[in-house]
Amino acid sequence: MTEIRGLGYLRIQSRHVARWRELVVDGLGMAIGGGPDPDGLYLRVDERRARLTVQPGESDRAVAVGWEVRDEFALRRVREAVERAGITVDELSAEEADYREAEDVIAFDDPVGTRLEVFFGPVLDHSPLVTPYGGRWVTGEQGLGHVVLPTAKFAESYAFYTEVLGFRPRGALRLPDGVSRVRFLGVNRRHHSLALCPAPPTEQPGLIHLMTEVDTLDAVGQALDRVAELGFTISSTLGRHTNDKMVSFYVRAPGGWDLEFGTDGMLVDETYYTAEEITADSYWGHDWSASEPLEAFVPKG
Ligand SMILES: Cc1ccc(O)c(O)c1CC[C@@H]1C(=O)CC[C@]2(C)C(=O)CC[C@@H]12
Ligand SMILES: [Fe+2]
Repeated sequence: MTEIRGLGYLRIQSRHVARWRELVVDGLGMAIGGGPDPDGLYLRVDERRARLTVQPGESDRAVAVGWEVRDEFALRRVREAVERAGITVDELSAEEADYREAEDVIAFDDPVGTRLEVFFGPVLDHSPLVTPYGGRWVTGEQGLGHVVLPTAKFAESYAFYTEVLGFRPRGALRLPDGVSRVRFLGVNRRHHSLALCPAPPTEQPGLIHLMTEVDTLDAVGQALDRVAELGFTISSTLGRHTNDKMVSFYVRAPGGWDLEFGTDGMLVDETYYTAEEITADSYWGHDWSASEPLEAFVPKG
């Protein structure tokens, strides 16, 4: 049983904060939220102060993936499990937790050095959520969405997320080499909150994509029109995935990773679920042929 209830937040840094704002506010239609750094970009899609934070930095990379647990007791059990696995856990100070808009936060590195934060008690913003184009995100018990992380140590990463953090397998997709697999992992009724993708060792950006979900196909289509009009590269055309049934497109973000934007994702019922292997990523669409490879697949050096 996992203690983790969902993807809580993602914090990144970028050399191109202004362009990020065009992508996520003017393009995808997220609302500007609040936060401590006047130069930071805080994106709100629900009652949380900031689900996505973009802080200015010298390079483009993931700073932390935030995973939410129910309460302080669950947080303690996660800390003990991670420590038992021989991994150093940092207990963040009250100031550091305030900065993250949570009551208490612990932090540690996953096997490839991706910084994970586990928190409880997110601080809410009860002011009306006014998104620029009226988009409504699907979050709540399903969390913010999902992240796909690259890993050059697939077996270690998979063992860590499943056996230490308790993510549950939600199926796989074999890659063209016929041997390695993308593995999907869930913690709630969202089909996957995390996917692990075999990739060469790279330090940055440490992300393949972040998926967020809205409640209508029209909101997806209108966002697709707007990001194209704003000059962003559509990494993958609209399509419907075979596993989570999501209709989505992918847009290239500054820093060389993608934002997936979708709707109509299925809900998993754990009572009956079994992990399956899909043999196509999509029923239709999702043509990646017009885009450059992601930075995560370009070996460093
Ligand atoms: C197949 C699939 C199902 C559900 C998703 O949310 C989802 O993002 C995907 C696509 C993941 C996709 C993949 O599995 C093969 C390697 C791909 C094409 C990439 O290079 C980025 C997205 C990756
Ligand atoms: Fe995805």
